[in-house]
Amino acid sequence: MLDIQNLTKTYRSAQEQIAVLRGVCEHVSAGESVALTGESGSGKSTLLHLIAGLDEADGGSIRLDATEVTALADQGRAAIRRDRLGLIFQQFNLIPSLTVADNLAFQSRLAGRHDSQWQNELVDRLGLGNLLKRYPEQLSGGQQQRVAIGRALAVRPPLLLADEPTGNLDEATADDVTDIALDLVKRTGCAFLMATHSTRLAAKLDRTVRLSAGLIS
Ligand SMILES: Nc1ncnc2c1ncn2[C@@H]1O[C@H](COP(=O)(O)OP(=O)(O)OP(=O)(O)O)[C@@H](O)[C@H]1O
Repeated sequence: MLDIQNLTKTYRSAQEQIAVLRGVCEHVSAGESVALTGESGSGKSTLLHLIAGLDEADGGSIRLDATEVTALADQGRAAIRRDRLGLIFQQFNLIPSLTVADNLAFQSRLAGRHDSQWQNELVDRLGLGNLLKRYPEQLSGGQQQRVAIGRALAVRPPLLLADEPTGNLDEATADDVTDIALDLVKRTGCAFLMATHSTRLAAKLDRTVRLSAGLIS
């Protein structure tokens, strides 16, 4: 479902050039969960941003099923993010002015695919029933990340991308949040690509790949 071929990305400034990705190839099948590891600065976030169409590659291709993301203009990439991707970041990125209930429904409403029954199921599984009327600032980190997972999965995306999703959480909460995410990922049948520094969390996924010297091994 996700096919990456010879992907390259160099950051250029007046002082230096940083060749972060030097020909990355990877394939993630439907329903597969893959941990993306690598040292700090190895390019994990860069790769996830390119897949999500938040930045442009210099060369190579990223295909999401039949769609070549790398060939799309900004608007097309935004539509892919809205309709076919779930995104989870370390900083949760919830909308501060919206309640938990409205944060959960935000992307699925934008995509025109809001499904109240599925949202209720997510609320139950994520243990958010008592928190629906609260605002993000009234939640703990673990609770905020559970909302972010619910928001990302409410649209039933074929691919869920997560960038260090539990980096701000203590170990027990990180385990808990990852287990819930994996359970929901299995239930929806979506593919899951998660950047992490934790070998413990990586081991919970189907397989692990490592970014090193600009390549995936
Ligand atoms: N917008 C940018 N402009 C210039 N250089 C950048 C930019 N974004 C990232 N970099 C550089 O690209 C390299 C890869 O960064 P990236 O954030 O992708 O790594 P990472 O593996 O996600 O790191 P970490 O594990 O610390 O989050 C780093 O050397 C970083 O300094």
